[in-house]
Amino acid sequence: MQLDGAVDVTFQGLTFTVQPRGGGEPVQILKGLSGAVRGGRCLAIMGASGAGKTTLLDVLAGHTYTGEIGGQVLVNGKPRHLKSFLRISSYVQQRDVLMASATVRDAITTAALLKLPRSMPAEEKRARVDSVLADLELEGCQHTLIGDELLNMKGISGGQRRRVSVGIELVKQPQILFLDEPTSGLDSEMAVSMMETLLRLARGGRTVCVTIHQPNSIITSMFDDFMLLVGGRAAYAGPWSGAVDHFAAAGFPCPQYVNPTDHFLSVLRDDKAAAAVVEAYAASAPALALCSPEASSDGECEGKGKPAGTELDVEAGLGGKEGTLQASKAALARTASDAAALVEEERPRVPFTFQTWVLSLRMLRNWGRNPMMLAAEAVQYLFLAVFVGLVYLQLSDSVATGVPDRLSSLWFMLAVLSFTPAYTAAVAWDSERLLLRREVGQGMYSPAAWFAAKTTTVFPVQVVQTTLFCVITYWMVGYSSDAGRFFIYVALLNMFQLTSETIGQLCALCTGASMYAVILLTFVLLLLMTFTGFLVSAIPVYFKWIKWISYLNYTYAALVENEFGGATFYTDDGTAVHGTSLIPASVNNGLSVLANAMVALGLMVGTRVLAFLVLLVMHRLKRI
Ligand SMILES: Nc1ncnc2c1ncn2[C@@H]1O[C@H](COP(=O)(O)OP(=O)(O)OP(=O)(O)O)[C@@H](O)[C@H]1O
Repeated sequence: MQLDGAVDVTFQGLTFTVQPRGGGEPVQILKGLSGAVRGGRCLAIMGASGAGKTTLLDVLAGHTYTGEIGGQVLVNGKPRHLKSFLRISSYVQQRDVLMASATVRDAITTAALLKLPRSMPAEEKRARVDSVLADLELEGCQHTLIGDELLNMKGISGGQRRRVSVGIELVKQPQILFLDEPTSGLDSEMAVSMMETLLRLARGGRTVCVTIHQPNSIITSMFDDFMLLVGGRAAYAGPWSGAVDHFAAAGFPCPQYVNPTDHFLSVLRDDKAAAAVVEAYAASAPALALCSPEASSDGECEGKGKPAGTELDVEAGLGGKEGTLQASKAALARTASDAAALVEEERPRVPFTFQTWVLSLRMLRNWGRNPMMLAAEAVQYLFLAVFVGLVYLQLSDSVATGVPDRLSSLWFMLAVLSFTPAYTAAVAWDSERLLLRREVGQGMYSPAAWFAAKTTTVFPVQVVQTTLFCVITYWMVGYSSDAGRFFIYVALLNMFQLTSETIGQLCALCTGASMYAVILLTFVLLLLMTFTGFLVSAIPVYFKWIKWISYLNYTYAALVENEFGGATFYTDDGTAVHGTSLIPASVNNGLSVLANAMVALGLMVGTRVLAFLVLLVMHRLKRI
């Protein structure tokens, strides 16, 4: 894929300050960094752990939300307009967050469908996917599942996963590509191959910026430009070829046969040496810098025949001093008009209905590819249904045992259908959240489309599972043999199960991690269950309000009324007693079956709407 109009991203006196969560003085993480990422070239940002690499990449990519940014980021010499910038750039995070049950081609096709304009012909989109697969050398494994070791699902290799993450970004043909540690976790061969891929992309006209951790010497020899950070300051920024000389000039020559980056990091480990290198860099930066575009085109620039035409223009600040950018006027003039075109460009997004459609199909395909997942849930419901059925098998119609056993069996059904779906939803959120965060962050779809797709695909499956549960339990327990009452039982338990699932999701959304969600969920469900009138007859006045907000209360009252309304019980001496008169006063909430069912329906819809609103709020707060 060849691109016209490479983009230069320059930054000047960049600072980034955060307020620690625990309080205390603000912490400055980036301390006046200046530099440039040039079109057609690859800038590697390196430094020890905690030096600020990811923070710098995030700030440059516009992915940072939680701190205060100082200084300037320019796109082709003009102030960055973040919204437009995000449309022409892509960010590949360090961790590959991919759908395990998708194939490589599926993953890239989904990205193409959601990132490319709806108006683009399908043929063109297919061609784009083919081109990305070819560019990233993924054709050979395009039909292989991505997989997930945690799910025991065999899939593609680590290097291929990294490439798929890049491919998902490449379908929209971004001019600028930011990658956080694209080689980490890869063996040396895969890491080299990944770097080759990135360089190829850069040579095709893209602007590529990567953070990198302890590269081997083959990888370092591939760097175009290099920025070395220590404690949020620049120890060096310029062409890779100048880095060794810079360290030598600062008094730290690289021993023969030692990988220069190992040497740099070992020097910077010493605070005094680090200060000397930073100071030497600040003092010599103008000298190290930087070839003008004219010099480059004359072949004077010490590069490797790269197409971009300019080297890094950098002058770093020291000790909080802001650096200044030595940008060439000619370069600025050359790029100003391109910049105007670029920053004003808005890529159209696909409509909401199409997003929902693509996501729904993906969710269904996910089940199709992973039938074990669906089967495991179905077996869970089947097992629980048979278990409850056996515990309360064919209840008698005796007042002494039939009545309390019916009451407890119905309560037991609710216990099963509250904890099971709620916990499943809470635990599933961990992996869903990461994918949602990445894809929504990349502008593939809105949280609303995801929610709509999930509701339309998950609800029918849950209805089938719960109905199966109902059929088995109803006939095993031997509830009233009346079709109308059976259907009311099925409807009530379905609404109940769906509400439970939503409550599980709500707890997950509010807490952000399944570990905390499960704790919160246990507390919430126990609280709601305690006050249905089954466990406690005389509810203390200060807990009475819980009964009125509890979906269990309404469903349980309706279930009991529905069952007892059609049953006749017999005392030991054979006297027949109509079931309605045997309903405990604590369970009878005074509402009819229909009224209770309507409230339960209202609560089901209400919790769903609440979950949607919480999702939107969490998305706004960047807490997904
Ligand atoms: N939001 C934040 N609040 C407080 N400290 C932060 C925050 N973000 C980053 N830091 C701190 O800033 C420093 C730089 O973090 P950063 O993640 O950029 O380092 P890094 O060079 O990418 O490290 P690594 O290679 O380990 O990923 C670290 O000391 C980190 O703890």
